[in-house]
Amino acid sequence: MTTLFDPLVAGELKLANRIAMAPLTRNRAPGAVPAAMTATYYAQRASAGLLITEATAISHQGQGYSDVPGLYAPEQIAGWRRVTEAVHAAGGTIVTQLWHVGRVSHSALQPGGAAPVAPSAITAKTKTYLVNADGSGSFVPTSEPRALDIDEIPGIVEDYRRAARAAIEAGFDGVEVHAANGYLIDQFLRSGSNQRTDAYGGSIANRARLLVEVMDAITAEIGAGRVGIRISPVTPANDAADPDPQPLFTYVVEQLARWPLAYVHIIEGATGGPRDFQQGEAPFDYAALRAAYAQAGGQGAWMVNNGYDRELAIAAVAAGRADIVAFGKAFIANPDLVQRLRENAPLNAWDSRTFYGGGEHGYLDYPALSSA
Ligand SMILES: C=C(C(=O)O)c1ccccc1
Repeated sequence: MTTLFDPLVAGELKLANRIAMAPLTRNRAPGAVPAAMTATYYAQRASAGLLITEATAISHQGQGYSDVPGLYAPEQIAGWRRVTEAVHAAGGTIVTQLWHVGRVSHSALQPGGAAPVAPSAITAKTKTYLVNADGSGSFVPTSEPRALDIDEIPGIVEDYRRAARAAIEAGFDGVEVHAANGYLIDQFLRSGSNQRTDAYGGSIANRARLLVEVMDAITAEIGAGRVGIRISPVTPANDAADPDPQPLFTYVVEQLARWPLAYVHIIEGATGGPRDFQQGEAPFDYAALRAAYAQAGGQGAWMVNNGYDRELAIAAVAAGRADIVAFGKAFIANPDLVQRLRENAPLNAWDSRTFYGGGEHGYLDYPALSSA
């Protein structure tokens, strides 16, 4: 019987175990450049089967929060190379999450103070994080976006391709496409944020068009075996909404089966919230989603996330419901989470006050078992 602690080859990615570190925004990248301490942060956690970095902007336009990193300038590639070298020296495997926030942004963060872009000019009922002139951070309402002109979309697809190439140049083992949590690709998927009447709106196929074009470009650029994708069928995060997610995401995974991807990463329920959260009339059927992916020829590993503890994770892999389980907040507080799960050792509690922004406290100073 397969266990959570068994190795796995997912596409071109070699995982020492089936425990992933979920992408976690930490707002510690001034000027959108990974800080030197970030190399230590990820290297401390390199015993994970797979490290997925915090969400990383593919362009200036794709930035939505203060002090989040990018992957579209030479100094950013150099900053990330420090991270990948440290993680590989510690024996880890690491991919970066490629992110365009779409409407979840603020004009203060946009090139020339412009409006954020989105499929439609519908303001998200959500907030973003800005660092003020005095260095203090605060969550503020997102700005009203402008609808993308159809002629702008190829340029955004090119930004994804270019960022994927930059990820390989920076030494990453691969990339995860961020198609979850109400950001740009998810905004196109969901009818609550996409009311376009052109080839990128209306039908499910049209709303998934950007996702397909991005996956086509990135897999062609770096090879499908180095590409994962994250989706969140029912999350309400960042005002994401669609009244009928089952057929929508069934279509999405059927399209994802076109490429021999490394993995498909599913947020079950509301991100950081209840696992049984639903949108629409019926509970979402995750087993049916995975069956549809397999039925369509999908070969990627199936990664699950949201609210998993040791018992749930061990059971999910043993029962064949998941190939990999991603842990978020537990990895913030436990750099040696894999050892703790393996030994059923107590876990450090996390301090949410240091999740976003700040320095080494709450970032590098959580104790490992060996130092306790
Ligand atoms: C990238 C994020 C996501 O996927 O939800 C994020 C951004 C800001 C704070 C928390 C999480």
